[in-house]
Amino acid sequence: MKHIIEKQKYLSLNPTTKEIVAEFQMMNKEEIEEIILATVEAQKEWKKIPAPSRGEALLKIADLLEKRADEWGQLLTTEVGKCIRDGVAEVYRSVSILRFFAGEGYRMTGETIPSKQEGVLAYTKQQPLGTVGVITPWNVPLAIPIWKIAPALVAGNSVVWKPANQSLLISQKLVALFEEAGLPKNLVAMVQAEGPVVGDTFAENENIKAVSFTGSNKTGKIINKLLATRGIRFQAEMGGKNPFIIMADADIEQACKDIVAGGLLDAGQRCTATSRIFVHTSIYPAFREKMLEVLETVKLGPPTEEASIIGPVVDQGQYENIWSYINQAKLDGATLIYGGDEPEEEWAKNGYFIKPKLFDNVSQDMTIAKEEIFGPVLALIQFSDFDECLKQANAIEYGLSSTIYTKDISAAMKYVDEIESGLVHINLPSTYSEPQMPFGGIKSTGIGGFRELGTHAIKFYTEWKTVYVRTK
Ligand SMILES: NC(=O)C1=CN([C@@H]2O[C@H](COP(=O)(O)OP(=O)(O)OC[C@H]3O[C@@H](n4cnc5c(N)ncnc54)[C@H](OP(=O)(O)O)[C@@H]3O)[C@@H](O)[C@H]2O)C=CC1
Ligand SMILES: O=C(O)CCC(=O)C(=O)O
Repeated sequence: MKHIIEKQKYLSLNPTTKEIVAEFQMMNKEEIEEIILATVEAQKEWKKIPAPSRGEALLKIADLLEKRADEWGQLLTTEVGKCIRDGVAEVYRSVSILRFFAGEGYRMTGETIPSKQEGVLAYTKQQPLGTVGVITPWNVPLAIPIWKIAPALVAGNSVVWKPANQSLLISQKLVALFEEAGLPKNLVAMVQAEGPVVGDTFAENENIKAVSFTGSNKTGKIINKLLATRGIRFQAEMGGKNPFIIMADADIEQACKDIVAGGLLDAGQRCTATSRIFVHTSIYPAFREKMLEVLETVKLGPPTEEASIIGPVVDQGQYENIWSYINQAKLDGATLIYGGDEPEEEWAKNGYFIKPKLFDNVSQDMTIAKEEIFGPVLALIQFSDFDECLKQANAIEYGLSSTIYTKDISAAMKYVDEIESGLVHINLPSTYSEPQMPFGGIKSTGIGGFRELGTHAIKFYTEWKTVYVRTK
């Protein structure tokens, strides 16, 4: 007998005001299964369209998004509290991602390999998997779904998409935009349902051929285990605890600015966010002074205002979670040297605002040095020996992003070789990434080993065929 859960309503709230932005009726398992069937049907025609033409459909979506970048930016501000400049930047980033993947339609190549037999043609080709599941978080609610869905589509698949509940309105509008751009109905279908209901359905339903997920480590591991029973492909990006190393010869001012860019934009709610800052003892006093000075310029405020650099965190759950880490850090003996007071202005009364926090005297065994906080919280750790610093930077289960600030090319190259992370930055913020470059982590961040973005992304969504043809 099929498992049916009671229908529930989900209210999407504006994190700045707690006003209701939209109301959604959650789907049950049977409804999700119906959507999967409709999506399977849509793929049958889509896969016949040549890949370059499938890519052209993505260009139309890109054009529509670009034309309405401000409107979309405001939507991101309203539903997930992104500061308007970051919201609009995410729209333009999504446009670039779509254009990159549109071009991939022309690059869905195989190989022609010389046969040893006369009269035999030997070649390989890529084919779509069929229908795939995509599960996305709320923190990058436009760009992450697009960087999963675009390669899936250009490769000839259809998509059942489970967005985070906190960003359902954005997601619903994105699906509508796909249709406006001319994509067939149900080629990308959204399911609005509780995560575990979708996870179970994807795991059981044989029409789902692969699942791409971004979110917490805990949830990713649950889904990985569920999917393992059918042995289907799983692509995962499951968080980070990203180190930022400042060597004795570093440009301190640039490092401080990039700590803000990488650690505090989007209120630190990025898997690539700078979190643990290792500073060489010899420059520690100078760094500390500059960091405090730079933090004074970081304006916390309503995300609708152009001047705001940090807005609210996404919801009550996230707010409480971040505060539990801040309180734990104090209990563990770390010293709060910036952010001890919260905003008292009228705009802050209803929103989930947290002033950025800088902790000093953090040691590796403290919770804030080990667990992903996903908030505007930075931890300072001093080091005097580079090898020891690398050892500490690597002593966590995550391996997504990392950064070093130095002018010493040998130190930088040693760092590239030894740091355990999928994304490595030298004198750039930990969040820096471009669509044509692969994105993803190692260790428990990147179970499965499949990369997103770049030309690697398509590989997750295709099957290879090896073809032998008698030609004479
Ligand atoms: N790596 C990253 O980029 C992200 C990391 N996180 C981390 O996770 C913490 C908690 O955030 P949260 O949003 O709860 O993260 P989750 O990992 O729980 O949620 C991410 C997505 O997975 C869905 N989901 C949840 N449970 C299941 C399941 N059993 N099967 C299938 N899908 C599921 C969620 O849906 P639903 O909305 O229904 O719960 C959402 O769409 C954050 O504080 C942060 O540390 C969060 C987001 C992104
Ligand atoms: O925006 C990025 O590049 C990082 C994506 C991210 O924050 C995430 O996966 O949660």
